[in-house]
Amino acid sequence: MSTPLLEVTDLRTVFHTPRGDVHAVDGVSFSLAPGESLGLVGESGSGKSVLGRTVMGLIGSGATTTVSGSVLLGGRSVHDLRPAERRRLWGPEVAMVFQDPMTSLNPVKRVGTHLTETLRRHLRCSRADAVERGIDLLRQVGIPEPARRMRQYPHELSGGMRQRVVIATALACDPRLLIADEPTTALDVTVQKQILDLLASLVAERTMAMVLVSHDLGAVAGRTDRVQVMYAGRTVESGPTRPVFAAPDHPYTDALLASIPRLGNPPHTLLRTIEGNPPDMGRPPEGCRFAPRCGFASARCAEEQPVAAVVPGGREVACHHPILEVSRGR
Ligand SMILES: Nc1ncnc2c1ncn2[C@@H]1O[C@H](COP(=O)(O)OP(=O)(O)OP(=O)(O)O)[C@@H](O)[C@H]1O
Repeated sequence: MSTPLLEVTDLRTVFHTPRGDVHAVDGVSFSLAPGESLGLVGESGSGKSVLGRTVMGLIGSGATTTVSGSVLLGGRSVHDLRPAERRRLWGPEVAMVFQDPMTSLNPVKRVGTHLTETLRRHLRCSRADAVERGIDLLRQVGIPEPARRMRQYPHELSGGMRQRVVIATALACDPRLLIADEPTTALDVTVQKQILDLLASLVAERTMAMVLVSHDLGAVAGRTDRVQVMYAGRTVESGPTRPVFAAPDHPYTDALLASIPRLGNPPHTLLRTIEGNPPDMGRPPEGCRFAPRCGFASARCAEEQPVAAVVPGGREVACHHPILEVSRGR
């Protein structure tokens, strides 16, 4: 295996709120090689976005937040850098695409200005060079008539086109890592697939690594090499995407997959739902956090926190009663 581009070890992000501490990310580890893509999935509130932002260095320790553990990007500890040094990572080393393109684009700046400002700031190139590169970037993300689009304002573009502009801006400095946080949630279904396919093809073309954060397992399936399933701030299962989705080992992954509607199912097939709600992150249960909602839970699950164990196939599962091959009868 090549040297990791990103190494996250025992990362914890705690928000100190008037209601008490919220352990949004609670001991998460993973690594990513250059050109590798990781899907980060889980229900709303499981800590995916906070993890992405902490990895990026957008969330750090301060008066209201404590970050511990380590994030090494290209061998450098993101949280030990001075703020100015950390800002220099944003663009050439790591870039982020957020959920809603309108929050990333300035409505009073033309599309071209977003691109050329970023290019000139980081690459110190001439204005003419920046315009030429900007047009090329728009072409790479599939925007027709890129020279004309450069002169338009964000409101003149459709939602899908705006997200393509955001992606082009994120790619402007040729980052080694792209963190895409629910990049298609604000878009309609037909455009979602196009944007997700675009991201997957850009990763393949550029040997750029990608963390794709999504609550939608379908978004991650077929477009990422590995998947990490999060529940209440912790990783419950991780491994190569295809085998994990084909035969999950953690009851939570299994339940998430069973709750996806599938076109091939016979008519009137009932969808499984996961009873109950994720825990209050200010007061999570002791032991396994999924235990109160898990059909396999025993007394041990309520008392003892399961540690991640390596299971065959390069997978890790944190469960006292994993659905391993033997019990599944495969
Ligand atoms: N600034 C903050 N202060 C306090 N708590 C926060 C803050 N930001 C996030 N949280 C809490 O951290 C937990 C994880 O939030 P996060 O946004 O990472 O979830 P998520 O898995 O990305 O969900 P979603 O898909 O809804 O964004 C939640 O309980 C959330 O309320």
